[in-house]
Amino acid sequence: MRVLVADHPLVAHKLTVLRDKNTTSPIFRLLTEELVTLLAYEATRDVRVEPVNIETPVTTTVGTGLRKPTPLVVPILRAGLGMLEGMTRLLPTAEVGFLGMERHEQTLEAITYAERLPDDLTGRQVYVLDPMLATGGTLREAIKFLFARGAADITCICLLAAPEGLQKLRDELEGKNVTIVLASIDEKLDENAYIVPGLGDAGDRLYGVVH
Ligand SMILES: O=P(O)(O)OC[C@H]1O[C@H](OP(=O)(O)OP(=O)(O)O)[C@H](O)[C@@H]1O
Ligand SMILES: O=c1cc[nH]c(=O)[nH]1
Ligand SMILES: [Mg+2]
Repeated sequence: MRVLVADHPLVAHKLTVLRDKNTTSPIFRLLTEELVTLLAYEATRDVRVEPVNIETPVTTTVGTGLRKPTPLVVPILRAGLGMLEGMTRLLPTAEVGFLGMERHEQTLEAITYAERLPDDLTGRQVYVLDPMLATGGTLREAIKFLFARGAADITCICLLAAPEGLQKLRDELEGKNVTIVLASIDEKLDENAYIVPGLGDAGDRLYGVVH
């Protein structure tokens, strides 16, 4: 497993505004998309390509095309949905599959309540979107699910991670072809397993409070 933290002043600046508790939902949604597009630039560095022959108005030349099978983007609902537009802006031909997952408030167990993904992911590059990697339980279950469908090359784009959750994933995914791309590794988890300093509940800040 590899971890990449984007090192760019615009990422740091947009993330700072996102963290601010006074930032409203519409701005939060906009900034989430912008941040994902910046992270997606890093995350797609190893997207599979092949040479293609094209004609320019002047001559013929060999360019670069995306290789089949088409990459699959998987937002983890709810909060990951806020990252989808930002990702498909950069990779418009990608297909999209969905995982609905909820972290139980008390047990912190990741519960999968919805799934709409291709049956066979053999040979597909998969890009998982979830803004928060806290205990790592949600991402671990999502990755397990994708491996079970045959995926072998998974890149997760998150905004924030807690060191505790990252370490858990590192231990479990050693030697696996999994990359985590992040805007920041924060300080720690608090007693409710929220990321500190964090940005609060990403799903609630994007879409409103459910409980
Ligand atoms: O690393 P973990 O400890 O598993 O926590 C992270 C998960 O918690 C949040 O989802 P939440 O359960 O709040 O669902 P939501 O996106 O619908 O708000 C977040 O979007 C991650 O999916
Ligand atoms: O800090 C956190 C932890 C889990 N889920 C969130 O949305 N935020
Ligand atoms: Mg939530």
